[in-house]
Amino acid sequence: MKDTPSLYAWAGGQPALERLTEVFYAKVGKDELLEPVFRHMSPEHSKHVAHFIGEVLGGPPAYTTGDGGSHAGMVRHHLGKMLTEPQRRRWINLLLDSADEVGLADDPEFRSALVGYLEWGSRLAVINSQTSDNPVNENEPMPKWGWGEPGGPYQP
Ligand code: HEM
Repeated sequence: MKDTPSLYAWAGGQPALERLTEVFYAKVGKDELLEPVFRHMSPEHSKHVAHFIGEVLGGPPAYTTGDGGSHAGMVRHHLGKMLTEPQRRRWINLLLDSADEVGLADDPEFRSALVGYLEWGSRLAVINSQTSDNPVNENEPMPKWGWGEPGGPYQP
């Protein structure tokens, strides 16, 4: 495909991702497995996560520049939280329910890339939550995620 859009652009940019995390954290707040985990999150949490995901998906550096965050900084938020696989799976389920609810792009290519990233990131979050030593160096760049094997969005 000529001029392949980033996953970020295909998703609808920052407004679409912020809407996604807004709806997602509303569900988290009512979920018996996840509510205790996120009870003390900051009012900015939802927006920061949207910024982080947007940056990973090829958007502007809203997390690293705008929020003063970093890859190591994001990982730090998970250290010592002792997250479990059932919590991770619920997190994924609620995020994908939210993606459908807000009408996020649902073509096979986009969803395959999105799920690939979320599986990768959420499994790392669980692993990192079992330790208090940050495995990510302060200077390490943000992860980047692309279209993978399909190479671009659905073309009818
Ligand atoms: C792709 C997967 C994930 C991404 C991109 C991600 C991203 C983030 C980011 C950016 C923050 C910091 C927010 C801020 O600056 O305010 C954060 C914090 C946090 N995340 Fe994740 N996360 C992921 C997976 C998970 C999973 C699977 C869980 C739990 C099941 C989880 C639990 C938490 C908790 C408990 C915090 C700290 C909340 C607080 O401040 O009290 N994360 N995450």
